[in-house]
Amino acid sequence: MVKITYNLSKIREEIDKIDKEIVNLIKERIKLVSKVGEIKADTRERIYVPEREAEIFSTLGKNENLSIETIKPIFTEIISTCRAFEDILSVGILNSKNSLLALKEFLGSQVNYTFFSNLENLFFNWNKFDYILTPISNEMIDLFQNFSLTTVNILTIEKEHFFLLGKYENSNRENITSIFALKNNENRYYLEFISGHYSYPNFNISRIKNQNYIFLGTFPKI
Ligand SMILES: O=C(O)C(=O)C[C@]1(C(=O)O)C=C[C@@H](O)C=C1
Repeated sequence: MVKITYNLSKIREEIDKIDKEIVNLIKERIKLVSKVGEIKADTRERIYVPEREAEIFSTLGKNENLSIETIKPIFTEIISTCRAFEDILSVGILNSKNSLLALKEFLGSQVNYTFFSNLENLFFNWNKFDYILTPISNEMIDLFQNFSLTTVNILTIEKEHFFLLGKYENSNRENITSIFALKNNENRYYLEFISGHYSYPNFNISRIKNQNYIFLGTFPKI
């Protein structure tokens, strides 16, 4: 019988070497992102650019062996770490497990958050934060219409849509999708996603089945 002996400590040495290289590359990345931060401080541009992050995930996700589902959480954290050298973003969120999960999925771990126990308080305090994060509901859309906020990103956890709302519009790029809320017969809102460019308020609303619609903003499509 052939006995396969493989040297565990040898492999671990190789792993240590690779980890060191990864850390050195992250340090290099941090230096570059810090420079971006300096430029943005001069031009007063927004720190969080979700459409740029979506572009990064999508480019890296085209890799042959690692899917976007594998790449995205790793790079969400790498970008979060780098972004913190520009500024740590502050977000108001509802006190719920899925809101916290959504926050980490949007922005990674390097973020300051404050819990609110109800939607109304969250919205009334929006200007204390860079962003607020809220699940969709009739109440949320009613509140949304009373504040000059826009949807900067959206994601779905266990069939629930979560919105990251802020004062910035995402820039009008190819991979941007517009979101509208429409009321159905039971008076509940549902969402319409329209890919490509948008030109609100000149958007051709007859395309949306002649119903009352509420423009919620745009979000980047990966
Ligand atoms: O490209 C930028 O605008 C950056 O600030 C850099 C960077 C990144 O780490 O790649 C960080 C934050 C932004 O949300 C997008 C990308």
